[in-house]
Amino acid sequence: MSGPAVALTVAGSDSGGGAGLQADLHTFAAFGVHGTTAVTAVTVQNTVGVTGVHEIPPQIVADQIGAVVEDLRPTAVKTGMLASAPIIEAIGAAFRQHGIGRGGTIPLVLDPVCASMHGDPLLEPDALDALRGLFALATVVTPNLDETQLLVGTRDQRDAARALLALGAEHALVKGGHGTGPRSRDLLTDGVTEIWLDAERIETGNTHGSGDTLAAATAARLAGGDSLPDAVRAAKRYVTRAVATSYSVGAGHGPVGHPPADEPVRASAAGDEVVAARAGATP
Ligand SMILES: Nc1ncnc2c1ncn2[C@@H]1O[C@H](COP(=O)(O)OP(=O)(O)O)[C@@H](O)[C@H]1O
Ligand SMILES: Cc1ncc(COP(=O)(O)O)c(N)n1
Repeated sequence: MSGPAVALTVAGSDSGGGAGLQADLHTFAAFGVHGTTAVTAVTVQNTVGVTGVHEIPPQIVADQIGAVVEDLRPTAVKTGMLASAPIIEAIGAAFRQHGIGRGGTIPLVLDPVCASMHGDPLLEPDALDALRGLFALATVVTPNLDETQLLVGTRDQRDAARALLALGAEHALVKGGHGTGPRSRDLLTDGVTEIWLDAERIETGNTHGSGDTLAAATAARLAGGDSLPDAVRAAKRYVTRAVATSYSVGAGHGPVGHPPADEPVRASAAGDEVVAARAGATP
């Protein structure tokens, strides 16, 4: 007996369907992974911008994480919009309790979302310290250059990676996606090895949800048992296809596409063990 690998996203809802947990669920599905959610906030959002945010009570966010982990046993977790310091603190406590992130058994992809691509805030200004505090749990933290500027005060990819690792992340993936050159170059490092992930820059304004898709694809591959570098390499190949298949909808920035993955996750060994244990069999 085996089922699909399970991944959990802890993220906000984008009513426009382009980013946030909607992009994460599309990505998990494209990889054949069963997606679960802990919703942190409901945004009032379309392709033009964000006009409202309703935060979910911190305890309800933590309870969603607990309910998912105890029953569905995700083998990777991804975070996106976390909204506020009290929500982040509740998430950190839940992660530690359930073995999510460094020191636990479930890898954590932490996308430190601070604003939407329209420049609308998705994190309260006084929550930056709380967000930095969560980095010590991250298997990988995946900021863009606007986020590195806010979080560690630099837009230099190498300097930013160094500062993120100093805050406790195991790996840093510093994205170069918002530059203007002909290539989209992201830096992945654990402080010892540097891997440059290089792809053609595709000329389009329809990149809504690209960052969520990269982080969710990484979590999907991790859920299937990939090493972190292999998961990130596969995710970068996938997000490049996602940008290539982006489309126009609405009056503003359209979303990236979510074509079926070339490198899907068929099932997870951990998932098999859980199913076997539930059935009373010896795994
Ligand atoms: N126009 C583009 N062409 C190709 N890849 C892109 C493009 N825009 C973004 N990417 C890639 O998509 C991923 C997400 O990057 P980015 O858009 O910077 O994230 P975020 O949504 O967090 O701002 C990165 O790997 C980046 O290099
Ligand atoms: C709920 C939510 N989460 C994340 C993003 C970031 O995505 P983008 O940078 O593409 O706007 C967003 N706009 N909304």
